[in-house]
Amino acid sequence: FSDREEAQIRRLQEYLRIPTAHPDPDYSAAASFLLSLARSVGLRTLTLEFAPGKPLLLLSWPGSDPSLPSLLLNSHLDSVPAEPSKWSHPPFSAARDPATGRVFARGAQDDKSLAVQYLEALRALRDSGFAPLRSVHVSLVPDEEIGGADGAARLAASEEFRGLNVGFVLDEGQASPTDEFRVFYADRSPWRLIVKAAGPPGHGSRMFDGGAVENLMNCAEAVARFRESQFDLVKAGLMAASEVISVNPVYMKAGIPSPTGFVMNMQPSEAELGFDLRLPPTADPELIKKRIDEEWAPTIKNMTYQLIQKGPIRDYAGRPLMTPTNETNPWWPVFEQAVKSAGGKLAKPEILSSTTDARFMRQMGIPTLGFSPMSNTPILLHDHNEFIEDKVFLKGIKVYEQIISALSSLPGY
Ligand SMILES: CSCC[C@H](NC=O)C(=O)O
Ligand SMILES: [Zn+2]
Ligand SMILES: [Zn+2]
Repeated sequence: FSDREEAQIRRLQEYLRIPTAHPDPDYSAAASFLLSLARSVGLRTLTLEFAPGKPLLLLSWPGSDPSLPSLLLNSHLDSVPAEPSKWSHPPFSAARDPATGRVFARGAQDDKSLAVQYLEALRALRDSGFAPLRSVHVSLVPDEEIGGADGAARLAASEEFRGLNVGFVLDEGQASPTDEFRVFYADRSPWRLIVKAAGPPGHGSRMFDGGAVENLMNCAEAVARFRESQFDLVKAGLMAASEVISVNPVYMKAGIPSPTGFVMNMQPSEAELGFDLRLPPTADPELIKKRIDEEWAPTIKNMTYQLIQKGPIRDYAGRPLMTPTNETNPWWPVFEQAVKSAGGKLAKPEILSSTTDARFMRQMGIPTLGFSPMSNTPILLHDHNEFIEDKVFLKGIKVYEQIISALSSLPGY
């Protein structure tokens, strides 16, 4: 690698070493690192704080025609936790394996590499004398991993955001194990379902109907049948995993605690089960609600439930949150061509299985694509031993140089 490339890798490592994992991400260290990087690139900087202790950075390179809708590149500052004892290298060491070039860190793929790639691509463009027609903005936001309520949700609803006049957003995607880059035109909407069952308590030896745990187990079985019906569509190759409704049990709570564990000879009067539920953008929420009422948590069986929808499922005009990947979206062909010009191949656009901040931008009616330029890379977000290879990271910078120069040069329409 050249000296310039080695310096870019060092800057990535430096950012990855900042402990940004929940529940206590060091936002102030992340923000000061990125602000100084942005200043070294010559970008205008603005720090917003919609919630105390949660900075949100807006970095800008004004275009020659700032009246045209702008390009926004988004990346989140936070990371999910890691279990250090299960990693080959400490998760905030950003150790680079000399044999493979892999840089190991929590956040290496999700999504701290993006922030550095955006800024290095902008640096390269500035150094080359490029001048954008449209303004280019970078947003670096807190709290994506915990739902974005104090981050991207607040940003999208803000006066400052309106002032940016954003026409198109790029946000995080996912690594690709093949040589094609992946691109995402929608996320699934995340819901939480908490089912509570109540029933008569009794001696552990008694046989009776309608106990809380029994009712809750019936709920678990009903959900499992629905889950199987969805998973079968995936296994049969009829649908992608992200195109069906997923529902997975994530916690169970029942029993009467005792100093040694649980009381074993009492049947409890309450029991609770939590599910992670994800709906593709075209799913009908009413059908799921009906299913919960009638099959999963019927009132007549002493069950109650809470369904918590985390974020929007329709845009301001009531349309599903999907970004067109055809000629009706003038940014799409330019994006597609730019990836090609950088020597990259693009897989067929997909729905993302999980959920990102992109939904808040799509809610505003702004076309938004999920894209993390990592090909030939195993998908390790939220996994142990998350890594990005040095040459994959560097290639991503080149890809963004093409994308940013092409999109920011898109003439008015
Ligand atoms: C409930 S919104 C949380 C968003 C989160 N994003 C990344 O993993 C997710 O669970 O998909
Ligand atoms: Zn992410
Ligand atoms: Zn994540």
